[in-house]
Amino acid sequence: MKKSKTANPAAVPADAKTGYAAPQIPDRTELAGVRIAVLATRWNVGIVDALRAGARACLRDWGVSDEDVAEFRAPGAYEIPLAALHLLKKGRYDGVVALAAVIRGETPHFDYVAGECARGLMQVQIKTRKPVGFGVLTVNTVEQAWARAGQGRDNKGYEAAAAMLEMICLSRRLS
Ligand SMILES: Nc1c(NC[C@H](O)[C@H](O)[C@H](O)CO)[nH]c(=O)[nH]c1=O
Ligand SMILES: CC(=O)[C@@H](O)COP(=O)(O)O
Repeated sequence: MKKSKTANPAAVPADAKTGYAAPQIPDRTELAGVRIAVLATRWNVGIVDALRAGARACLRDWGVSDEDVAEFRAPGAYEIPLAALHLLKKGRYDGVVALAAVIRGETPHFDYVAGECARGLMQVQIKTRKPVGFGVLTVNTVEQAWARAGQGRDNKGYEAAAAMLEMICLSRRLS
């Protein structure tokens, strides 16, 4: 049977609910020397720190040594794009994992904060050509947030870090 040309086929069956098939973790040489910034915020900080734990677990699973990971804080999700741009623009880091928890309140403020955070991070990626893992929860309730910040690979911080690392491997393969 002809070998598939699609590189890095899904390593695990797709998640029944999301259809997400986590990538195969590459061998350690693919990420040799990579330097990662983990950027977290101060709103809903207990949830954000659970996302941070998930992101760090993913970086370890993919073989990124702790000495190649730096942690930073921004006030809130609205400030993350500018912070990510500062981290990436001088080439000090190969990628950023952006972590926040935006929880809807009584007013339309949620829409502006969440929307501009997402839009701003996409602009940072395109401008810098460096990946930013989108570990920003945009939820209606605290319960929804905790359901996405638990142990294991369902943690959105873990997922964001994995996506960012996969993009580093892909861009290295394509350059
Ligand atoms: N309500 C949430 C915010 N709001 C704060 C903004 O992100 C920003 O820091 C403020 O408007 C000052 O510029 N941020 C979150 O990350 N999560 C929230 O639920
Ligand atoms: C996402 C927010 O900014 C939100 O938590 C603010 O709450 P409110 O809309 O009640 O002011």
